[in-house]
Amino acid sequence: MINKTLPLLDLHRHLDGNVRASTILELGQQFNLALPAQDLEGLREHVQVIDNAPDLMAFLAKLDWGVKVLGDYDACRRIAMENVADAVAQNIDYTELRFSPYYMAQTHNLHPQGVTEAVIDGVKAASQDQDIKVNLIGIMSRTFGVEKCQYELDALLACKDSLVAVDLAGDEIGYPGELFVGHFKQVRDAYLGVTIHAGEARDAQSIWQAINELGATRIGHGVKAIEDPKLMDFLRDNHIGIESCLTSNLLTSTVNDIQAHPLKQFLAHGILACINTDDPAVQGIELDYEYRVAAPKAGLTQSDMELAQRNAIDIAFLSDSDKQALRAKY
Ligand SMILES: O=c1[nH]cnc2c1ncn2[C@@H]1O[C@H](CO)[C@@H](O)[C@H]1O
Ligand SMILES: [Zn+2]
Repeated sequence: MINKTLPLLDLHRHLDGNVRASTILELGQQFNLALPAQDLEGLREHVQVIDNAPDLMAFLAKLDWGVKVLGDYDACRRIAMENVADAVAQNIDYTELRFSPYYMAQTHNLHPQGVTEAVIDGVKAASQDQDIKVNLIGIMSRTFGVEKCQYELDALLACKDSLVAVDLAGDEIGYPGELFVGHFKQVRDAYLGVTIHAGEARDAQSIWQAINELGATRIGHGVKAIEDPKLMDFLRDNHIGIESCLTSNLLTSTVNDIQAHPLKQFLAHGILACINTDDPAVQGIELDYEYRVAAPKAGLTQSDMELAQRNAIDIAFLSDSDKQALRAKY
């Protein structure tokens, strides 16, 4: 269970993996798009992973309708605002929403910088006067290749003052981290944080690569770290955070069984691991479900979950004073 006397954080939450089905329907109508279904019940199987997907790419295909309906910048702003409202409804104190502007821009030939500006504006508008703090992480979608990622990065860097970090997501097998060394040099030169999706579809070596060559101080998923004892020690000793997403890892078949998820071992080893959602709408879950159902199934005790809640503050892309303010909130 969530300990309500501790701050609640979600550090790994894709804004473009959390578009409400009702919004997909409404935007589909607004832009006259041929959606695969005209009602919520029919749409569900097209926008939500119902049974475990055979692999990561099959899972990721379910995010597509959420961005195909983004017909203009206002639509991007709208889903950003709704994401903040969803996080507020979960009583989240601090979240880092991540998004891929090229992925969002692609279908309707929007400009990734315009998309980025719309997301920034939407998040600002929706979080004003709310008891939540939100920061943004820009994603390069590796699935589209190195050149498109540079185009995407240019848009993100143009708005760097409104971002806390850059991430690499999408097809980890087809586009390994080795292809993005130059991109992340630019990210670090811009004084932005680095978190990388690694050790999800590929092995522990991909996590070493993300740290040593891309400069990651946090790893998204990092499930395969469990296969490399030296890496386990390195993550602990160097305070590299692991953003775990339990249900996501089950639905992508990264783990075959939630009981076999390594999060409990990460925590026991002293690694700064935490509990996050990933793509709430696509997975049909929310953060409370991860604490109430998924984490206990993965063998976490109440004190493990509280440790995960505290770890999230430690690894957040926040200044020390902001972290102190968050801790002092309760
Ligand atoms: O679990 C995941 N693993 C890898 N990539 C992901 C995951 N969830 C979403 N994306 C990717 O993130 C971008 C949208 O924010 C898209 O590239 C999507 O494929
Ligand atoms: Zn993710």
